[in-house]
Amino acid sequence: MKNLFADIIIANTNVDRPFTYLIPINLRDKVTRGCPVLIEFGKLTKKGYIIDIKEESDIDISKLKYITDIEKGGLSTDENLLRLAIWIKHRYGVTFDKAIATVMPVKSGMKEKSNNEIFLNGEIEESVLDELRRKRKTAGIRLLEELKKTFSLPQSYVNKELKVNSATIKKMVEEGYITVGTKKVKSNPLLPVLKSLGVDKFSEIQKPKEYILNEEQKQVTDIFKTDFCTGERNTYLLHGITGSGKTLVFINMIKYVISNGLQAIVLIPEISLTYQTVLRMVEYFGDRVAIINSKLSKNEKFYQFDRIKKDDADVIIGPRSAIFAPVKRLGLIVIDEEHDSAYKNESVPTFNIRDVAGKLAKIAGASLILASATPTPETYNRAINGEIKLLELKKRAKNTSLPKVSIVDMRDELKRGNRSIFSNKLKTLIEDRLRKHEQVMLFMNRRGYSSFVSCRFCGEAIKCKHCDVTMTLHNNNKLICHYCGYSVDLPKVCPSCGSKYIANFGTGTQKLEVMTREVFPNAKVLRMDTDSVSKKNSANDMIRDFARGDADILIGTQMIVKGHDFDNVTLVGIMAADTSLYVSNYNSAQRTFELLTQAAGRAGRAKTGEAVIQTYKPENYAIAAAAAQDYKKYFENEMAYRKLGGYPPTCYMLTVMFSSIKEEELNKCAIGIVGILKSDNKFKKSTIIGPTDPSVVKVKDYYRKLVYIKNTNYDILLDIQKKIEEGLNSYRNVGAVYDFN
Ligand SMILES: Nc1ncnc2c1ncn2[C@@H]1O[C@H](COP(=O)(O)OP(=O)(O)OP(=O)(O)O)[C@@H](O)[C@H]1O
Ligand SMILES: [Zn+2]
Repeated sequence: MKNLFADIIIANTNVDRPFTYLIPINLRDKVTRGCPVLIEFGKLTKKGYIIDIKEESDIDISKLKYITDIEKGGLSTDENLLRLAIWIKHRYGVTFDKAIATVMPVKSGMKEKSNNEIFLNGEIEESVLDELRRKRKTAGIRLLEELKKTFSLPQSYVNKELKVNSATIKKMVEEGYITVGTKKVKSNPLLPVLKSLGVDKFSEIQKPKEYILNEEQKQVTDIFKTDFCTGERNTYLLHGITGSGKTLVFINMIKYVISNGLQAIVLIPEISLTYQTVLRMVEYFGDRVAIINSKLSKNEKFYQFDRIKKDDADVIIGPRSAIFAPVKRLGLIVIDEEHDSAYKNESVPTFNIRDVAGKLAKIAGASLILASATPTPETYNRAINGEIKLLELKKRAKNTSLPKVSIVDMRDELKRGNRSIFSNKLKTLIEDRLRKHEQVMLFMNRRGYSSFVSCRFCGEAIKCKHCDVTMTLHNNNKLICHYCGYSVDLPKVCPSCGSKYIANFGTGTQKLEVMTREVFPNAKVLRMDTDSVSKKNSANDMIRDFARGDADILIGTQMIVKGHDFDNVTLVGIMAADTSLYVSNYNSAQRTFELLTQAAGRAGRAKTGEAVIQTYKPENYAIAAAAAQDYKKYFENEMAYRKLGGYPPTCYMLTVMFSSIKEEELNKCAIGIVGILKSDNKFKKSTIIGPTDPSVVKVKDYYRKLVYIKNTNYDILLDIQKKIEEGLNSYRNVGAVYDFN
């Protein structure tokens, strides 16, 4: 019999390359690519992953060892994902283990606890429920009421979500209400997920309106289809103004891909904030949708992944990590709201999912669609250069035009004696909308009550004990650190000098809410920010309530600007447009343009609308371009700024954040390592900036230093990362986090 060889990547080592092993006869039928195996490596037994199986090898057979065994209970990685992991390892300079863990967000061993299902034993009369109510059997009632709607429910769901314990279930079985069985009658697999989005029954999901694509929409869809049917797989930027119907366009593209026997992954920034998009997917694709939701329990997540593995879904929708779903016939990846910062993975490896998705599309032979009204300059630049295909939608879908946007210079308001948070213009317009029973959204990019509290006597602001930032006042009279969550009661006297003249400055969403209620006492006001939506489902509850017209004014942080489609909103007020400009990051103008354009874009989607931008910096290019709703103008300015400063996309940039509890050692280390880099001839052509202080020096008791390294050659940055890692060996108390842009 001929020999069979396997190329294996060894986990838990620093060796990058694969090693060849012989496959023993007893394992021949069992091993596959991506399969975890045990091998002898040096004198140790190690775990590895098979990345290739072949019939020939150039290596002398006498030097090769046999694979010891297949690792029991290990989860094998899909071949595409394995290749993606290898790429992630190299691209972001992480260990292979880390890369594998990244592409396998659902671990083994989380099998659904026996697939027990609870069934209702026939109709439940109201009188039975009344009887239970009299006996105060609340858990039992909860269960029966749910079962009345769906007939059967997974036991895991009943235990976890309905909080009905096994003792109660046992009793109810004995009393003849329910039966526990296996999942013979399949309950709808999406129900638990939909419930978390506030939809109780599958029948509540409406059939989609059969829209006819308008001319523009048809044109771009046709370009995609033609490419796809001729076997061309591309990356596309779907750049459409707010409200141009991008969702409908990519739904049609997905339909086409499915009709070709393939599957699609749709990434959205955050499920609870984009539940309208999720529901639209379910409207169109029914139970062939799998939803990955970060709020799902591990079992529910495993269940969704299992469905995908069993080929029970054509469309997979979810946040970032849904890209790693075990899809077998991937034809299309869509990244909706491509610009959203939620696509950045902030922990190691710190990638943007856009880049990872781009690689996966190549590996799997799929197309990639990046959709946005405000694409990142990086992506738009690639479209301009012809690297990716540009598909444009320039008109709003419902025959309205973009909202009229006006800028109010708040310095002028002050000069005219208006000290209110509302400019005269905005106030008049809000009154007008309230009269007409139309809805208003007020966007403010800061939560809490006041941005900081300081002493009028000594001038000191109250700072967090653990972080080098001022604490934010919340309306429960607590000071909260937005970096670490540390909170204290508002002191009565200044902690620095003891004077009692402490006062709060600046405005957050909570104060805005109070003031809005004062100025418009008859309006129904709703506030949406991380403080008000901490409850499990309240974000989508609020969005739904507002869409139904339950409130006149919706106040909120960036949460309220994400792609929402409210027909009755005809006015958007942007309260302190400049807040995001003061963040010291080369992205701050981009972020500002994005937020303002997206916020303004919520107005007038179905009837004529208007937006007012209140600012102290009307001349800033991001603010001016957002007011003019002129992406190209913004892009030109942004690129000029990036070229001037030497920022991406004109080069690659590695940001290294050193951190340590010990300030002195941190300084010594950062200076020392920068010295090593600067004296190395190999890195001569790199721009090295720092070490400098980040805008917040201390977070959670850790001091931090930043070093920026720029180069037009990405590989050099990887070499530099290796060099830094070597250098760090001499400093026991310092760690580093790398961010490649
Ligand atoms: N061809 C069409 N005919 C009628 N209505 C349409 C059509 N296409 C889209 N719509 C409707 O237009 C509205 C806006 O669409 P959608 O939310 O997809 O816009 P968008 O491009 O994603 O905007 P944003 O970037 O602001 O999120 C939706 O209510 C949608 O149902
Ligand atoms: Zn803090």
